[in-house]
Amino acid sequence: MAEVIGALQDPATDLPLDALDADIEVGIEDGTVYTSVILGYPCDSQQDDWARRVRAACAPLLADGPLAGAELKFDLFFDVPRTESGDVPESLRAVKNIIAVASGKGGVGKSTTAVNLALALAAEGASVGLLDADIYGPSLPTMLGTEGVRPQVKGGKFFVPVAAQGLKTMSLGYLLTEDTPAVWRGPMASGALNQMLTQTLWAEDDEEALDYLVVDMPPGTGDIQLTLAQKVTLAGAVIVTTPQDLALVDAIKGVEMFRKVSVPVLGIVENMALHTCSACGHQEPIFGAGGGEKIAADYDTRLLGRLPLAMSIRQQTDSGEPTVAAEPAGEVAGLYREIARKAAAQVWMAQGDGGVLPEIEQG
Ligand SMILES: Nc1ncnc2c1ncn2[C@@H]1O[C@H](COP(=O)(O)OP(=O)(O)OP(=O)(O)O)[C@@H](O)[C@H]1O
Repeated sequence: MAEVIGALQDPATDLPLDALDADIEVGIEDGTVYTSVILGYPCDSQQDDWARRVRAACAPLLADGPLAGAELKFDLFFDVPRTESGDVPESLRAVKNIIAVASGKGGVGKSTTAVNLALALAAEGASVGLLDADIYGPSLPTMLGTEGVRPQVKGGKFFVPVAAQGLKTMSLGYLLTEDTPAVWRGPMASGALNQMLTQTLWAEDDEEALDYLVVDMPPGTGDIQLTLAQKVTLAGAVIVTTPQDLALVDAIKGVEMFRKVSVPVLGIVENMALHTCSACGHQEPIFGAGGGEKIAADYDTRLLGRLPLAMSIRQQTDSGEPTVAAEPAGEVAGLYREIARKAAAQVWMAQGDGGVLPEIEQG
């Protein structure tokens, strides 16, 4: 039976379970077959789908032979492994995986994607933090309705992250005030960013460790981004782009920047991909079509998903309740959750690559 389950395809990676580091358990007790699968990425919403597929695949084994007539029970679990990161600041030891959300160009919806990705990972059952590292325009407080909040300080040394909509959050927006003079913003911001990275108390102990810290990176691929990518060990990066040619060229720069510093590119998110007319429902690819897919193929990565250009996404995000929180059962939230599962599955797969040492050939 484990073989039959192992041959099932994991929808987040398009690979059979046997090709992944998934645990498959099968036990028999009192005429009931207990089966379970443990994946390495959060997948709470997938329980029913997996149960249906496991039942269908195992049905022939329960119809005939030694297990004929047995009842089948199935459970889906997940256990998020940690990206090994060597020497890290004390505060980041309580974070298992850091995912950067980046864009080559400003205004493509990077922050909107980062906040919805974080909420979607949490909705799938993970414990998640969100760090707004966008020093030029920290938008997290607006998107989560936490404007004016100041983080508490613990022991004179650590910031306590601000809890918002199930996430632990930290933003320069919590530290800089409207009165911070513009000339001070640059230098203060980079100092504050460094402090936020090394002095935020994401969890009190390892038991409470965050599964993921999503970092909303500053837009662009300059020195700040490169330094940030090197300062902490990133589990991977998600690149956000719109289908416009210009944005795609910049997205390629993003992919190349992360590759240069050996950070796995988890995939591309194509934002504002299709416009749906709110009057007649007609859909049009106003910024072009198929670009994200093309980069993904040309640069050996994957398209994690495509988001429509939708008035609801803008309105919800700008009014402090992003789509995944505002309409959790809606179609767009479903897209963000699928992106979240696929990105997290890539983090899991990248760990396999790093963790297994090649065999040393005996000459
Ligand atoms: N798919 C979408 N449909 C409609 N509006 C969107 C979509 N994605 C983002 N927006 C809106 O576009 C604007 C810019 O988005 P956002 O702030 O996320 O971009 P950004 O890439 O992080 O920008 P910046 O470079 O300034 O940091 C916001 O008003 C946001 O609500």
